[in-house]
Amino acid sequence: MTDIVFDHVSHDFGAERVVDDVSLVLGEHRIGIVGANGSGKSTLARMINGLVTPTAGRVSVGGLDLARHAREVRRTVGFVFTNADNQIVMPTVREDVAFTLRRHKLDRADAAARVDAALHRFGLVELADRPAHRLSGGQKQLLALASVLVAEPAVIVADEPTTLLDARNARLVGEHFAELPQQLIVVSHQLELLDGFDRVIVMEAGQVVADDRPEPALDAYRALIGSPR
Ligand SMILES: Nc1ncnc2c1ncn2[C@@H]1O[C@H](COP(=O)(O)OP(=O)(O)OP(=O)(O)O)[C@@H](O)[C@H]1O
Repeated sequence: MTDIVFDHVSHDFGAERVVDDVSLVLGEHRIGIVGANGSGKSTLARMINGLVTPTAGRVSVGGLDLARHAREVRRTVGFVFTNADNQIVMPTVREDVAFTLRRHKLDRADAAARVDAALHRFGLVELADRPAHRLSGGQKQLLALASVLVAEPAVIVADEPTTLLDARNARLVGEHFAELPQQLIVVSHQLELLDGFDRVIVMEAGQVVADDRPEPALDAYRALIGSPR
């Protein structure tokens, strides 16, 4: 696994401090990040591939400081956006999945086989030639996952990847996550998605308030937001 290091990291949007002096070393295989709306989870996740730059402190991935090596880091970190529209770049579903592989120097047959496997895995085969922008919200979310995972990045950061999925597709994504050999960092309000994870971080007002195995961490989170088990 790759060590992702946050060293006294803060981030301000204007006068608002949304990440407040966070220090973490993320080296486990599967890590969940939970917290109330606005607690800073997405901002923290986005710092892992330089989409957001810290106002103070440093973030590094595999020893590479994001402030100097964002481009190299992005080659190893795949980021799945909450809003899939942010990452759809090609006209059709198949082309969009294939686009991620453009820099991988695969021959055409290998690339096509990888794209077909990703379409199949996320239930997108029938939609392969449809305009990507006209998919439903949940279908776009599946496309966003397929488009990132097809490249098999060493680290996958997924920001609420299942919010729009029906129960069957959410389970499918959960099962796929459980089988992935790569390091996975998932921000989610769907706590069952984090079953079997190695570690869960709970954020509150920009700070890490619990950091533990999933069961105790999620108990602490439920207590924090006043939610029954
Ligand atoms: N681009 C931005 N400009 C200004 N403020 C922002 C921006 N992005 C986020 N914020 C603010 O930063 C705070 C933290 O936002 P963030 O998206 O990190 O929270 P979150 O924990 O992921 O929330 P949610 O669970 O609702 O997705 C919020 O108060 C939000 O309004």
